Parts: sequence; C-alpha cells; structure tokens
Amino acid sequence: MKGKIIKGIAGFYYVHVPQEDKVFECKAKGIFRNQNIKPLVGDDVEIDTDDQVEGKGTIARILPRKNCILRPAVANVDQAMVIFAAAEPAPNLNLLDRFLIMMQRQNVDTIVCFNKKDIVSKNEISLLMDTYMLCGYRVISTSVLKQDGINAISELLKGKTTVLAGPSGVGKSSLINYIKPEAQMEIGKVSEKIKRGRHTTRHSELIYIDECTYVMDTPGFSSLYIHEIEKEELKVYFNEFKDYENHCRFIGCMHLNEPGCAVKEALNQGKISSIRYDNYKALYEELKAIKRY
Ligand SMILES: Nc1nc2c(ncn2[C@@H]2O[C@H](COP(=O)(O)OP(=O)(O)OP(=O)(O)O)[C@@H](O)[C@H]2O)c(=O)[nH]1
Ligand SMILES: [Zn+2]
Repeated sequence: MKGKIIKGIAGFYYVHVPQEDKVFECKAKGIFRNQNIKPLVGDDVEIDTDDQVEGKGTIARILPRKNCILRPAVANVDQAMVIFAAAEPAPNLNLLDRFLIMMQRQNVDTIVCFNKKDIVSKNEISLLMDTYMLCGYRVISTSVLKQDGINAISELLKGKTTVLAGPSGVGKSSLINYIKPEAQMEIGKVSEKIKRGRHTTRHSELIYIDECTYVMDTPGFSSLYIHEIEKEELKVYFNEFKDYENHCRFIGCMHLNEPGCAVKEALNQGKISSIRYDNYKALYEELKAIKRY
C-alpha cells in the first residue's frame, strides 16, 4: 500500500493511506539504517501491513523525494505559509523576516498571512500587507474568527503540501480546525497555553486535508536563529534590494554607510520599506557580532 508519513515519534512512523483514509503505525526496515536513510515526515512510502495486528505495518520503500528540508524536517514540501497576527500579539516583523530568510535559504516559497484583521484598522492591515507585497511575497489577510479570507487560504493550499508556521497565539490552530474540523486542535488564550507549556511539547505533524493536500502543523516559535548565514550573504534575502543594488557606486556594497548607495537612496525616497531596511541592519549587526571559529 502507498501512503505518506505524517508523524514520527520514538522510532515509529505514522503512515496515512489515502485509499482507506487510515493511519498505520509502522517501523522502518533495517535496510534504511544500513543505507543511512532516515524516513522523514512527508515521505511517500510503500508499506507492508501486518496481517496479525490491525493498524500496524512496516515501511518497505521510500519513494524518491522531490525535496527535503531541515527546518522543519520534512520531505516533499511545496510551499510554506507563515501566519502572524496583525495584533494580539503584535507582529514581530524581525521574526517574520528571519522566517522568510530561513525558508528562502531552503528554496521554499513562502506565503505571508496576517490574521486577526478584525481587530485592527484598514490602514494598519494595508501597511503590513504592502510592506511584504513590495518585496515580492504573496500576502493575504484573514480573520479566522469572522471567517473572512479563509477561502483564499484553502485555494492556496489546494493540491500542495504546505508547512504552516507562526508564533504562538496567532490563530494557527483555529485555522486548522476551520479547514479540517476533525483535527480538533486545542485553542486557547495565549497566556493560558504558555503557562501550561503545551506549545513546547507539540510535534510537527502533517494533517491530511484531501487526496493531494497536506498541511504541516509546526509548534509555535518565539525566536529563530539564522547564524549559519554570513553577514555578506544577508542582502541576498532582501528581494526588494535587487532593483537598486546594481546602481550602488561600489561593487559589494553592503548598503550600510557606503557613499553612493542606491539602496539607501531608494529607502530615502520611500521605495524600500524602512521596517525591512531596519531589520536588515539589525540582522547584519547580529551576524557581525557572532564569533566565528
Ligand atoms: N480577534 C481574533 N481572534 C482570533 C482570530 N483567530 C484566532 N483568534 C484567537 O486567538 C487565540 C489564539 O488562537 P490559537 O488558534 O489557539 O493560536 P495558535 O496560533 O494555534 O497558538 P499556539 O497553539 O500557541 O501555536 C484564541 O483565543 C483564538 O480564539 C481572529 O481572526 N481574530
Ligand atoms: Zn548599496
């Protein structure tokens, strides 16, 4: 039978078989260990089912991977969707930029979603959306609470495997519950959940929506390290610099204090978002401060 690994815990792999809409608890065959292959969430696999014990089986073969990424560890990803709340909690755009860099570095396209649009003004939501649209990202705004904009999300997810990520409390569980009511994700007040520490124990897991649509729920994050990046490389991830940087006076301009910098000129003319530029500067300083051994 063919299926997809949706979860891996302590040496067991949970394989969803769409044909039967059933999940089998599987062990991996020893051959994978010999070949140094570790089955990954997202892997398409062939399993042999156990005749004796209902719902158990063995992974016999891992089908060729389209891709696989490390953060989060998942195979065969088509895209990511990152959710931030427009307010409550206030969006930490430095954290959003870190996420975008991390995914771009792994060649994964990311859609940006600002949720809770019901509690901010039209101006506030437009400012957030424009900032990221200007950098070439697909951006949507939603209110899961008022069921506004969710159809657009369903359309974007259709037929794809999407990593869904975001900080705690932005409405990720609420969204998953809306598109897949059987998922029964726990929804709660931000503070209560943090007190219980629930978000720290959750595993990444693929949720089956339909035949070809999977969503990977990832634990809420509050920080992201991008320290493997060289400071000189950082500018590559700021897509909005591209239109200007060929016009900088110096080749290799870092767009900081160099004279004749076209990126800074674009910034001064309001063509580049100052929020993004400030994040670039802050991240650059952070990378510069890291000791390299
Ligand atoms: N006003 C408003 N509140 C929302 C919206 N979506 C979710 N909420 C509320 O925000 C709180 C957090 O929602 P969750 O769905 O639990 O958030 P989460 O992102 O899954 O959080 P973690 O599980 O900690 O990662 C809950 O009280 C929700 O009812 C929205 O669109 N508007
Ligand atoms: Zn420059």
